[in-house]
Parts: sequence; C-alpha cells; structure tokens
Amino acid sequence: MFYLVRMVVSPPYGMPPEEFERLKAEEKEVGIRLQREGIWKHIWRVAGAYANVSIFEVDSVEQLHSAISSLPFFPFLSVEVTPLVPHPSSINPADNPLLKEGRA
Ligand SMILES: O=C(O)CC1=CCC(=O)O1
Repeated sequence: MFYLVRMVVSPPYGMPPEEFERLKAEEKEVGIRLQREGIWKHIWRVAGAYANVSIFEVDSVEQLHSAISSLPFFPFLSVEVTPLVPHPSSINPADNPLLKEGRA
C-alpha cells in the first residue's frame, strides 16, 4: 500500500540549537534507515517551507504509523496522510504492482 505523506516540521520556540541539531541528525539517521529498508520510497523538500512530501510503501497503516511515529521529530510534526492506489495509465513498474507482476 502506497501513501503520500506530507510532514511540516515545527520545532518548539526556544528549543536550544544544539538539541535541535542533535534531533536533526537522529532524524536523518532514521529517515535513511527507513529508505534503506524500502518503506520510505521518495522524499522531497517542499520549496520554501520546512516541510517534505514523501511516498511510503508499507504492508499496513499500522506499519506506516509505526514508521512515522519512530521519527525523532515526531512530536514536532504536523502529518497529513493520503492513501494512494496505482493509476491505471502508469507505465512505471515501481508505481504499479500489476505491471511489476506482468498482470497489466
Ligand atoms: O527535514 C525534514 O523534512 C524532516 C525529515 C524527515 C527525514 C529527514 O531526514 O528529515
């Protein structure tokens, strides 16, 4: 199952910069691990905002929640989740499991 996830980062006002930098480094580590595990397929910075849009591929919404809530920035994130289904006109096997399985 694919999900479009938009995350807006809002660190609390007054957070000491060194604590913020530590959390940011941990966030990057977890983000890279989830990409290497194949769950976090794409991540893009939203131009002009401290936000990202991402594509996750997971087996369940519980797995998605577990991944997102494992992020060190989680307490400071506004997260919007949109479930996706393959588009019938997609010719990209990565986006369309039917193509990947040779069934379309
Ligand atoms: O900077 C962000 O958009 C938040 C974030 C998620 C994974 C990562 O490395 O940073």
